[in-house]
Amino acid sequence: MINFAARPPLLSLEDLSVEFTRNVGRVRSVTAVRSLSLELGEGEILAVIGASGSGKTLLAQAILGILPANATVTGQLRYDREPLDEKRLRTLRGREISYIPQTVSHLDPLMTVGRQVRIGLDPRTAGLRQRELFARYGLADDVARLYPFQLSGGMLRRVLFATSIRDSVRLVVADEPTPGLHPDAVAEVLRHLRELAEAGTAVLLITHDIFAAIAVAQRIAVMHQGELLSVEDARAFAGDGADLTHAFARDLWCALPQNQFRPAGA
Ligand SMILES: Nc1ncnc2c1ncn2[C@@H]1O[C@H](COP(=O)(O)OP(=O)(O)OP(=O)(O)O)[C@@H](O)[C@H]1O
Ligand code: NI
Repeated sequence: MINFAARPPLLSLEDLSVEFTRNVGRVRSVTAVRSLSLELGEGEILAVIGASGSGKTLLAQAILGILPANATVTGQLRYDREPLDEKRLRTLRGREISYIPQTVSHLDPLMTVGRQVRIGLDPRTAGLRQRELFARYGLADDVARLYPFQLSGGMLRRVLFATSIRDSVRLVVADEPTPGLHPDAVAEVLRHLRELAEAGTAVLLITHDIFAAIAVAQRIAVMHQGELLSVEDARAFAGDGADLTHAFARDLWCALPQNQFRPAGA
């Protein structure tokens, strides 16, 4: 059992807010993520759950420094004990800090998937590394010559992993890596995340799928309308949810079809 509290967190967010300025006749600003604080340790999987529009992807983009141009971020981000600023992010992104994006549209439709996986690898060993990554993520060698449209949804997810994960990775932010996947493919994605964590990587898993979250995460952060309501022990999502600390988390849990849509406390 790893004692997460004994070490300083790899990533810490304090009072993080994301605001959008919209010009609709008059300039109006909308706070899409409000005053969020969170810590993530090495080897830990923390899931972030919440309804569509609750700010999950913005949280991911704020960590990666890839927010839309009309967004303003405030608050403190620290990575490996140092402030995480734009300059540091430029060197860390794609090497120590990886993003597995929400949509496979991040892949280039006009480039073979093998070439896409080789981007950013040392040219001298890129071919070998690409084949190793393909083997690791269960892709046959000859898939390298195919284009994204020739692959199934599950295979595209594997390619996204292969393009995102490098040996140097210490923090992975995975945004909805399992939507629309066959249950076997979901289990496979979760297994890959667990393997990364077991090797010491910190994993932030954004998902709608509460059961996927429970299956791999130690802690589960619950977001609602831009706010982080609570961070729950994953084991508290069980039975009638009596161990969940926030009423909203209990309502969310009890309202699941698998829990007979019970109102909390009934
Ligand atoms: N480019 C943008 N300009 C203005 N507002 C935005 C922009 N992107 C996001 N927002 C606002 O921020 C809110 C949160 O968006 P976000 O994409 O983080 O939600 P999410 O929790 O990831 O949802 P989903 O589960 O559907 O992916 C949205 O409801 C929207 O109001
Ligand atoms: Ni999202």
